Order: sequence, then structure tokens, then C-alpha cells
Amino acid sequence: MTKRSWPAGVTSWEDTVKFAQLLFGMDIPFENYSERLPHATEKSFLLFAKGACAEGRPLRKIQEFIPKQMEEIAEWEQNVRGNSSRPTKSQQMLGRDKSQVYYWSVQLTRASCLCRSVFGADAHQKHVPTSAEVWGTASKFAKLWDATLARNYAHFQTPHMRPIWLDRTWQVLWNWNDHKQHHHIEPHADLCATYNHLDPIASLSFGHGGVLTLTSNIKRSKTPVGPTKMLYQSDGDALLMAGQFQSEFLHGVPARRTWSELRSSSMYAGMQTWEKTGMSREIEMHQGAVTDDPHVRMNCTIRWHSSHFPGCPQAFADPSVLARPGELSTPAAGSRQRTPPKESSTQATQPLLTGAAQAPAARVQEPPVFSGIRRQDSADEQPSSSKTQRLSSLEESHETIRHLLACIDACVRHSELFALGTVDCLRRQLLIASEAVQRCGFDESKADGN
Ligand SMILES: O=C(O)CCC(=O)C(=O)O
Ligand SMILES: [Fe+2]
Repeated sequence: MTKRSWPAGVTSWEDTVKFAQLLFGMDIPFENYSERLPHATEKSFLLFAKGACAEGRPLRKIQEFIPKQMEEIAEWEQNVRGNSSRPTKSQQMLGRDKSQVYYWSVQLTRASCLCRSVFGADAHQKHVPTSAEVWGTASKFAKLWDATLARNYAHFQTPHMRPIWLDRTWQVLWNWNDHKQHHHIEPHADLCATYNHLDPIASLSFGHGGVLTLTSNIKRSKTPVGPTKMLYQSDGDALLMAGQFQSEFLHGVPARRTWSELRSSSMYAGMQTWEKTGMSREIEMHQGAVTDDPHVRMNCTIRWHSSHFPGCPQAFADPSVLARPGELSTPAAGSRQRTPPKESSTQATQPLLTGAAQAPAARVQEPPVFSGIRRQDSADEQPSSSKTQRLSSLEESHETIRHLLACIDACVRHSELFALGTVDCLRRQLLIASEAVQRCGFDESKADGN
């Protein structure tokens, strides 16, 4: 039997169901898609919730938010940054030659988190603030998300077991795919140094149908393997990938023009009738598409920052979960990144959207890496009779303040909006640190008998 971790993590099927109820409500039907995984496992969980975000459901609104947020960013590019030549570029997921657009995407975080996961094709988006409070549309999403989870949780019978995701920093990726432009994502795992495998990743689908391929990420031979399972999602459907899913499997979003080929593969046989019907309808639409109207499918993935990059106010708020610079270039503990299989020569020349952690270059090079305000209750923070130790604690506090000031400078250098969103939080942290220094100095003078 798998270990349960609720309400602090998801490591069993029962936990996965609870998580689904927290996000989508108690009344949502769900299916255990374990049979749909490329190999049998007790460590990974795939839950499918048909219609969890369909018309009439609270999270339906996300469908409207995605294009609105994209417009808002384009307007900001134009009006605030004066980028009138390519105001939409910072939402494009670009190939290496920077000309092919794989799909469109924006990344947002719960305020006041400023972390941005960089996945490769979005490396040119780093200047766009992620914190939801900076944007009108994202702020509306934040309100909706918090209210929906709180309302769903009110129906749980366990008030003493508050799920950590009510308080944890979420990160959303909003993707916009036009089937007619052959948008797609290569097989990859959603990995980042700030993610933790105890936090499931939810994927919500809107608009036209989408196919998700699944590939086993357990290397049995030198020959790369391709996807062995696929599933179909229609408008309003939701999926949860939980447990060790991101280490054990790769997922990919094939372009609609490849679906008729996929229909002749053995993977097709494992699909349910409604999936086959939906897929066939989209194939027909693709073949019959004549007008210039886009055939849009939107996707929202919801992930969680269980730690934060240096410079993020959330890292100051809880230094115990700070992602240290050394971790930035390696995947988070429990997650393993592999090169996705190259199935054809075409794919080999395309960018690998692995989701692997890449530190935002500017931040890694920046000197102000906040080493954290030490917790009062930590063992090495106990009162000591040694004057040397007391002095070093005072010095550390001074060091902390120096780092905080440097962080503020870095924020200001980074961009005006970035600074606006964080300065208040940084100021508060600075005050806490300065009070700590005062206390330290006061304790020291008492100990010296002054
Ligand atoms: O579009 C989808 O269904 C999945 C999107 C995805 O895998 C991603 O954004 O990482
Ligand atoms: Fe993904």
C-alpha cells in the first residue's frame, strides 16, 4: 500500500482524489487513469476529471482569462516598455532560430512570488513580471482560485487538516495553441528546482480538443522510446499528474496535423469511445479547415513553488525553503531530468521543452543572494555564553541587511514593475531584520553587564 501524505503532500491515490476535490469540488466525477500510464507503477497517479472546468463550473472563467492576460501583456510591452515592433514576442514559445512559434504561453505566480521557471523556449520572457498582483486579469484569477479552493475545502469534514495548497504559492502556465498553426509541445517533464513531487500538477483544457501522449521515462535500453499511450481531453476536462509522475513519465502535446497518423498507432486502441470520436472530429476539422479563423485549444497547468529563487520575497518570508543557488541548475530532489526521446530527425532540431530548471541568468549572476534570516528556534540560534558567537550572530544580521539592500537594488535594476511589486515586502523584511539586529545588540550589551 502506498503511503498517504495528506494534507501536506500527495503520494497515494486517496491523496490524489482529495486534491481533485479541493480543486474541482466534491461533486466532480473522476477516473483513475492508472491503466493509461505507459508502465505500471505504485508511485505515480493520473486522475482524469471530465468536465471539471466545463460551463457552469467556477474554474471555467480561466478560459476567458487566458487571452485577456495575453492582451494585457502585449499592451504593457507597447505602452510601458515602448516595444511597438513585437509586443507579443514575450508570449511566444520560440524555436532556437527564434522564427518558429511552437505555441503561446504566459507564466504567473501567487503574489508576492516573483519566481519564473525558465524552460528554454521562453528564455526571452524573463523581463515579464510573474506576480499576479501586477496584472488586472491575473489578479482576478488569483481571487477566483483562492475563493474556489476555500469554498471546496469548506465541504471537507476535516477542519483540523488544512491542506497546504490553500497557503502554498501556486504557479500557472497559460498556453494558447492554434491547431491550424500546428502548435505543439515535445515530450517533456514539468520540472523546476522550486517544484516538489509532493505537489501534483493540474492540467485544464479549454476550447478545441487536445491529445496528450505519454512516454515511459525509465530507460531500459539505449534506444530512445517514443510515446506508448495517449489520451484525449475535450473542452472543460481536467487531469492531475501526481506522485512521481514527472520523474517516471514524459508528456507531450502533438500537433493536430499528426493526429491521423496517431490514430493508426497501437496507442489509439487504448482510448475510450468518446475520446476516439472527439479525436476523429478534430482530424476532420483539420482536414476541412479553410478559413483563417484559428482553431484554438487553451491549456492551464497549475504547479506549486515549494521553494523560491534567491531574490524572491517569498524566500525571505520562509528562508527554510529557499532554493539555494547551487540547486538552480539541477532539478529538485526527487525529480530526474532526462533528454526526451528523439523520434524523428525533425524533432532533433526542435527545442526540447523539458521543463528542466534553468536559473534566470540575471538573478544567478546577481550578488545579492539572501542567505536567510535565521529562525529564533534553530539549534545554532540558542543563547550562547561565548562572546565570539554573539558577535558573529550580530555580524550575520548586518550581513542579512546588506543582502536585503542589495536585493532591492537588484529589483530596481531588473525592471520598474518588478520593483513596484516587491519593494513593500522587502521593506517589511528589512524592518524585521533591523529589529533583529537591535535585539542582538541589546542582548550583547546586557551580557557584557553594560
Ligand atoms: O497542453 C497540455 O495539455 C499540456 C501542457 C504542458 O504540458 C505544459 O505546459 O507543460
Ligand atoms: Fe508539461
